[in-house]
Amino acid sequence: MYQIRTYNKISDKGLSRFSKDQYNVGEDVGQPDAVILRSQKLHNEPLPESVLGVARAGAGVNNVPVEEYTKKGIVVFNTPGANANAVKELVLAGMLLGSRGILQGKDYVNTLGDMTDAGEMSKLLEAEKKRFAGSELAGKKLGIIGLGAIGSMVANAALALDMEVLGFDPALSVEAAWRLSSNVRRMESVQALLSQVDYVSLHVPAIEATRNLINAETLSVMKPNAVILNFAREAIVDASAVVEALNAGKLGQYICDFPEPCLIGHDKVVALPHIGASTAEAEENCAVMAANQLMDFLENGNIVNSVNFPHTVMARGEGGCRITFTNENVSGVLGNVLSVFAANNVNVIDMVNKSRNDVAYNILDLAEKPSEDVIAALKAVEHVISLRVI
Ligand SMILES: NC(=O)c1ccc[n+]([C@@H]2O[C@H](COP(=O)([O-])OP(=O)(O)OC[C@H]3O[C@@H](n4cnc5c(N)ncnc54)[C@H](O)[C@@H]3O)[C@@H](O)[C@H]2O)c1
Ligand SMILES: O=C(O)[C@H](O)COP(=O)(O)O
Repeated sequence: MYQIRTYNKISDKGLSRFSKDQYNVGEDVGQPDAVILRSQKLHNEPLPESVLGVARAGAGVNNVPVEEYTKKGIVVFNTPGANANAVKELVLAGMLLGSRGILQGKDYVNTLGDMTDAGEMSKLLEAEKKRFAGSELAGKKLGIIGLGAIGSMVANAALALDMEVLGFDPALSVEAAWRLSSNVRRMESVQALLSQVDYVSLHVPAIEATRNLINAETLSVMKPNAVILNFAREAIVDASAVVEALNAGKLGQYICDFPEPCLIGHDKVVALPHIGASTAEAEENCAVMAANQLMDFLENGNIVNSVNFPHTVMARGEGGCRITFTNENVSGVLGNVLSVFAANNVNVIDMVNKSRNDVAYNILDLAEKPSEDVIAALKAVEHVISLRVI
């Protein structure tokens, strides 16, 4: 029986992928083989030694200590693109909130609760509505920083709204480039993009290189009425610098999914409670993808959509036993492991060996299950981090 510990609200559609006769799934599972979570921060959470894999049902993995887990041989997965449409739709809503007096108009209307005469009300509204006039998105310039799953969808949708779209992403993957309209104008720097746009939408991961990407210096090149949309992460924007720019009339609005104390109540800020991926569809997509990836990993050793391990997949063949092992990515380890098999007359039928940065991962199908002594000898090979018999 595999043990899966859950954190956060994971969609039942995903959890029901784990068959009841093979998996025990729940928040209180004691010795988990794997963990499935959303935004739960794991940095200060002691992780049981039994954990082999952690699946983030979502995109951002800044809530998982990936580097530390890599050293322990723990595979971390995410679900690329599974919630991108939900975020794209909320970004579009954010741009509309930034361009029209929707929230201000609604708040004003709600102050008229004491009025009883519909005719009087109508007259008043027609006189007051000029205070809530806005501008159209069509013809405006949108800059997008990070053109991955979400950024590319936002770009294409904005083009369909007749916006002019400028993009910056120095590490754009070939796959993302294929998804992106050729009408997106490629910018060479964040500064060059920021200096031209009416709206900027951030879609980069929270990593060291993107910490405070929006700060006093980058804000200083922006148009005074520009709108910043941050549906990526809190750490990417220096919120106090944003408030200063808003107060000084050097920035138009800040619309984000990450409220901070300094933003609350500011009339040029719309802050939502991290609901970018909170749609039934996105929650299901993420949970199903995360569950499928974990099952394939636990049952077959395959690794798909990991953020720290190489993509490694080998079809199940005739072999009587499958072994997977992780080792430090130094030369000679695989040779030493194969020598153990050779010395013990264990026939290797098929194998795959892949590496990524400091780790290498291997799947080997053997004619039959090796003895406990052979398995112990394999685990003792220098630089082998972990080994599993499936
Ligand atoms: N608000 C929400 O609920 C919500 C939901 C999903 C994702 N997110 C956040 O959005 C981020 C992006 O999600 P995604 O699915 O598009 O991820 P993704 O990996 O598909 O795309 C990220 C893109 O950012 C680019 N990038 C990395 N560093 C960069 C830099 N310094 N400058 C410019 N571009 C850079 C990458 O090359 C990649 O193309 C996630 O990491 C997560 O933090 C938030
Ligand atoms: O990175 C993500 O996928 C989002 O921030 C979604 O977070 P959530 O799963 O907690 O809604």
